[in-house]
Parts: sequence; structure tokens; C-alpha cells
Amino acid sequence: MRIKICGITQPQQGKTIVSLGATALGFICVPSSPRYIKVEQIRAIVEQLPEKVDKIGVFANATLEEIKQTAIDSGLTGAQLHGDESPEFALQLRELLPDIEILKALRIRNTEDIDKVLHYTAYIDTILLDAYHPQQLGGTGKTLDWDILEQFSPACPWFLAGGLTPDNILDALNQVHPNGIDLSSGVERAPGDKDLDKVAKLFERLGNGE
Ligand SMILES: O=C(O)c1ccccc1NCC(=O)[C@H](O)[C@H](O)COP(=O)(O)O
Repeated sequence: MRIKICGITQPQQGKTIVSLGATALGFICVPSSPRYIKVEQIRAIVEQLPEKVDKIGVFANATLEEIKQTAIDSGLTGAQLHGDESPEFALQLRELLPDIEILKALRIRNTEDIDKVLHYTAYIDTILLDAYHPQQLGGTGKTLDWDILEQFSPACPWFLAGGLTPDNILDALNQVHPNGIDLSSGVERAPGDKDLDKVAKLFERLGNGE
């Protein structure tokens, strides 16, 4: 299973989190987020990471050019679209950056929101389902209604996100069956400052980096 820890801002924390078992790190390229990180800082972290680790930039309603430039300048291997990007936008991004993974995040309130996944699967690599919050785009600490995801099995791989913690991760995975999980505030001391004890506890619960 892929395990993505999102909202990394500190080089040493990034390295340690990977050594504990993360397969992917996420960098928030959304200027209004308290977890925002600049291109040069991402680059400094990415350069210290093993090649096999996925380095995902998280964007919200950025332009194609901004995403392309950030991906190239910081060495990202993936771009997560976390705003209101359309399927056509995802397709244009794919044509612009054919070698990077494209993830589309959808913020889920109900089963109608889940149906939107169908519009994207032909144009992206991976879906990420996150919790809906009226004011915040991500990193909310809110969980989704896992009941409505029990049978969720899209035509592409998917990540479960939203309010996951070391304490609820096994309950989540007993109920839903994603290809990957994404955590941010559930393993933090403060926005952008990861709690390495909580990260270690997460991997312990998962069976040491499985
Ligand atoms: O984390 C942010 O600050 C953020 C801001 C704007 C857009 C997306 C953002 N985060 C995206 C993520 O992938 C988070 O990991 C995801 O929302 C889960 O967060 P959490 O509920 O805190 O685990």
C-alpha cells in the first residue's frame, strides 16, 4: 500500500518520515495554506530523498504553466489537483507533463460527489478522496463518511485521505480498501511541523512500513 505523508516543510522531517516507511511525500504549493512551501525549499528536500519515493506537489486552481514550472524546478514526480480543476484541465496537464503522475483530489460530502470520479479516471493516474470542509481545501483533520466508500472501486488507483490518524487508521482500512492512504494533520504538532512520534506510531500500527 502507498503511504503519503502530506504537508512536509522541513528537510530532516522528510528524510526521517521516508526512513520510517512513507512511499510518498506531499508538498503544499497553495500560497494560502499554513503548510505552503516555496519551490526552492521543495527542491532542497527532494534532492535528499531516495529516487523511489514519490514527490507530490499539491496545487489548487493553479495555472498549467505554474504547475509545470513548479514541477520542473522542484523535481516533483507528481501533481495533485486539489481545487476545482476540470477533467479537461487534467488532460491538458497530462499532455504538458506526460511523465508525471497526475492525482485528482475530490472533496466528498455524499454519494453524488463520489460519482464525479467517473469524469476524471480517463485523464488522470490516481484519485484522492478527501473530506469536505466549507472553508478549507485540505489538511482539515475531518474524516469522510467511510460507510459510503465500502464498495468504492474506481477504474484507477485511489488514496483515502481526510482526518486519518495512527488511532483510526486500522478502523478505516477495515472498512474501505484504497490503494494508498494520505495523512497530514493527524501526524502533526502544528501545521507543517510533523510529529515524528505520531508518524512512527502510524507505521507501527500498519505493521512497520507495509
Ligand atoms: O494541507 C493543506 O494545508 C492543504 C491546503 C490546500 C489544499 C490541500 C491541502 N492538503 C491536501 C492534502 O493532501 C492533505 O493531506 C489532505 O487534505 C488530508 O489532510 P488531513 O485531513 O489533515 O489528514
